[in-house]
Amino acid sequence: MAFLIDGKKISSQIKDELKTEIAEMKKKGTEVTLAVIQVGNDPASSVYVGNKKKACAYIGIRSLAYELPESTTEMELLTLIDELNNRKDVNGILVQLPVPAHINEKHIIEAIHPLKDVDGFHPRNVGALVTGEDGFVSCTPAGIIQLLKRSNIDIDGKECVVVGRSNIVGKPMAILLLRENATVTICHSHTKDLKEVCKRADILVAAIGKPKFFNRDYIKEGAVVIDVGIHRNEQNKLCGDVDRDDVMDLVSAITPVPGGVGPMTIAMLMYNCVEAVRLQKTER
Ligand SMILES: Nc1nc2c(c(=O)[nH]1)N[C@@H](CN(C=O)c1ccc(C(=O)N[C@@H](CCC(=O)O)C(=O)O)cc1)CN2
Ligand SMILES: [Mg+2]
Repeated sequence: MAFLIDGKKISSQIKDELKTEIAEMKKKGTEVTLAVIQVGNDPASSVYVGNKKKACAYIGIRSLAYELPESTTEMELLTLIDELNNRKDVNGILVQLPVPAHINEKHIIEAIHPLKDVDGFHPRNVGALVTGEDGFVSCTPAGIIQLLKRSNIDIDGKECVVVGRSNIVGKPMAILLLRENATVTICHSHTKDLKEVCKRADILVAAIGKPKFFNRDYIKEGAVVIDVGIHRNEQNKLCGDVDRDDVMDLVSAITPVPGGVGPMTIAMLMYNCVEAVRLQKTER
C-alpha cells in the first residue's frame, strides 16, 4: 500500500523550526515583517491570505495586511509596492495571485525589490535559481523538495517527470530537481505520448491543472507521485490532478489533496521571510 506523504505534518514541523529561529532572532533585536497584499476579494485568495497571516502570527512574524478593492489601478498598486520597497522595517512583500485582469501581473512581479520578493517570482530570483546563486525560491516547488527530503525519498539519479511548465511551479520545479542531480523531463500540452513519458518517472510531479487527470495508465509501478493540483467539485470537495483511488495500489508514495503540497507553500513562504533577513543583511 502506498505511503501518504503528510504535507500538513511536515509543514507544521518546518513552522515550528522557524518559530524557534525567530524567537532567537527577536532576542538579538531582529523583527521579521511581511507585507501581504490582496487586490479584490476572490474567495480562494482570501482563504490563502488568511492562512498566510495565521502562519505569520503562529511563528512570530509581523504581518501587514493590505486589502485593496477590485477597482485598484495598476499605478496605485505599483505606488504601494514602491513605498514598501523603501521601508526598512519591511522584509518581505507578496501580492496574492491572480490579480484582477486590468492589472498586468508581470509589471507587479517585476516591481517588487528582488531582496523582498519572498514568493521568488522576480526574474532576478528565477535567474539566481537557474545559476545556483543566493535568492528566493518559489514556495510550492521548494516545498515539494522538502516533502521528498523529509520523507527520505532519494532524488539523486532518479527519472523525474514534471507535467506543467508554469513560471511558478513547473519550471522552478524542474530546476530544483536538476539541482538534486535528477534526470528531468518537463511535459506540456504539446508533449507527444504523455502517458509513455510519465510511465518512465520514478518521481512524477503532476501540475497539469485538470482534476483527476492522471490515472494508473500514466504511472510506473512503485513511482512517487506529487500532486500539485487543487480543484473543488460541485459538492465543494477537494481533489488534485491525480485520480488517487485509481493509482493508490500502484505507487510507493503519494501526496494527498488536501494536506499534501498546499500547506508546504505557506511553510516555505515563512522560510523565505526568515531568509529575507539573512539576504538583506549580506546584500543591502
Ligand atoms: N503570491 C502568490 N500567489 C499564489 C501562490 C503563491 O505561492 N504566491 N500560490 C497559489 C495559492 N496559494 C498560496 O498563495 C496556496 C494554495 C493552496 C494552499 C493550501 O494549503 N491548500 C490546501 C487546501 C486549501 C483549501 O482550498 O481548502 C491543501 O492543498 O491542503 C496554500 C496556498 C496561487 N497564488
Ligand atoms: Mg506558490
